[in-house]
Amino acid sequence: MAYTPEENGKQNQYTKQRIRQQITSLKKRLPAEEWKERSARIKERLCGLSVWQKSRHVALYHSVNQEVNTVPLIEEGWRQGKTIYLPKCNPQTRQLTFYKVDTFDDLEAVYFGIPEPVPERCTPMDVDRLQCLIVPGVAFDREGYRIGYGAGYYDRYLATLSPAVAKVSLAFQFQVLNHPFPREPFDQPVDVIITEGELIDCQGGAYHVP
Ligand SMILES: Nc1nc2c(c(=O)[nH]1)N(C=O)[C@@H](CNc1ccc(C(=O)N[C@@H](CCC(=O)O)C(=O)O)cc1)CN2
Ligand SMILES: Nc1ncnc2c1ncn2[C@@H]1O[C@H](COP(=O)(O)OP(=O)(O)OP(=O)(O)O)[C@@H](O)[C@H]1O
Repeated sequence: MAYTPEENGKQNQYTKQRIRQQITSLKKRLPAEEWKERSARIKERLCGLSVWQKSRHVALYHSVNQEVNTVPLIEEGWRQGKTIYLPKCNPQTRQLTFYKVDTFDDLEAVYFGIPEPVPERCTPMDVDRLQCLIVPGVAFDREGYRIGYGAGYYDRYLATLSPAVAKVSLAFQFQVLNHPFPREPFDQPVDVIITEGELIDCQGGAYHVP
């Protein structure tokens, strides 16, 4: 018997929720030293890629909990003279607005403890200048599909973005699963995933480095 699209959707959300929970509990078991060390390896790998080196305008996010540590990357971007943007959530519309951020003093943690730009102190991003977007996620498959916190913030944002902007995710190896996730019409894949162990090119060779 065939399932209706609605039944399929429910099944997919159930599967995603289970993967989200499994990976979240693995993340919580990562010792602080390991977290720091693995994050540093991911940062080195990203900084060695031409997509990072060539991008003058980069949108990141401020990591929380056991996400790959993005703080040293934000600092590295500033040191290299890049323009760095961070997102602010609108919980009503579940949309993201990115702002140019020059110092951690311009951030406040008002939404789920995530340091976000204070709009009054920051300039909104002109999306036409954006060259590289670093996309967070809880779990990834090898084709670049991702599972986030389930609110659809990044799926919505990615749907509006020019394909010319490089979409890069940072993940610990255990966040990448070998089986493809169930796909829903609104899911938006990233181009490349960087882990402490490998670079996963989801776009068929564009990010190959010798
Ligand atoms: N560091 C970081 N910043 C980020 C993201 C991220 O994944 N990582 N986001 C990526 O999108 C956005 C924030 N996403 C969020 C998505 C959902 C909830 C939230 O509603 N959490 C509640 C309830 C969960 C639920 O309704 O099931 C909770 O955690 O209790 C919070 C933030 C933007 N900033
Ligand atoms: N482009 C879109 N327009 C409207 N709603 C969307 C869009 N993209 C996703 N959604 C909604 O967002 C919800 C969450 O999607 P999903 O489970 O894929 O979240 P996620 O990928 O875990 O979250 P995130 O993108 O925040 O990391 C879905 O119920 C979906 O209906």
